[in-house]
Amino acid sequence: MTVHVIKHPLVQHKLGLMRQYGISTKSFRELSSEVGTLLTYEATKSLEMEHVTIKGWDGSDIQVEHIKGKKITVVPILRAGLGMMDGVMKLIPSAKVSVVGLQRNEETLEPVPYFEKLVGKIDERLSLVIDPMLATGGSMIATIDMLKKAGCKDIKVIVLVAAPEGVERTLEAHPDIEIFTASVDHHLNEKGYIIPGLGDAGDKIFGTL
Ligand SMILES: O=P(O)(O)OC[C@H]1O[C@H](OP(=O)(O)OP(=O)(O)O)[C@H](O)[C@@H]1O
Ligand SMILES: O=c1cc[nH]c(=O)[nH]1
Ligand SMILES: [Mg+2]
Repeated sequence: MTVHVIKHPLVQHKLGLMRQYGISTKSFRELSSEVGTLLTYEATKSLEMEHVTIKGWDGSDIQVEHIKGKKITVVPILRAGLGMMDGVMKLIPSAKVSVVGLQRNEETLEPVPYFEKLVGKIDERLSLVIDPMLATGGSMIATIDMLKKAGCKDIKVIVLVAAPEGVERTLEAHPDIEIFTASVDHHLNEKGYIIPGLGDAGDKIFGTL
């Protein structure tokens, strides 16, 4: 449906720190998690609310607002998506987790699926797919295909950085989803890396550089 670029100063400042040459694994991990939290705050803005009556501090009935029973599953794409998990789960600690594993073939840039463990009754849940990078869009499209095949109808995507090519391809394949990101960068290079981008996010998070 649409792409939301979150221009909040905290998001942009932290993203700028992540782009620094030679950043440590520790800093990159911490910032992935922190920006994950801030993007989750934005991605959950449209959750439906309802009024409920509770007993207030003095025993009288008062009305408060609650999120209207929408269940959520967080969907990290292995490996790099795990780097955002902590930060995302901080805001929605009772969310169930559906894990998918995809590894991009470095020659063809095609995603190769190797793991899928989705929660039951996923048709009743909002899926929040998390991955630091949306490059060609291949991994994200394959993940959304998996979720839809399992019956999921409500899907939002949270990525730290996206390439314009990947955003266009993902929204063309799945026009009903929403993408939340800190930046749509300039372009993909000939090796499928986002420019200016973050480099290889998985390697930076796991220290496998
Ligand atoms: O949009 P695409 O062109 O599909 O590329 C993006 C994917 O590539 C990276 O993962 P990678 O395959 O390197 O696996 P990793 O997380 O295990 O490092 C990244 O975390 C995305 O999942
Ligand atoms: O720029 C990119 C593209 C794909 N995967 C990454 O980790 N970085
Ligand atoms: Mg990688």
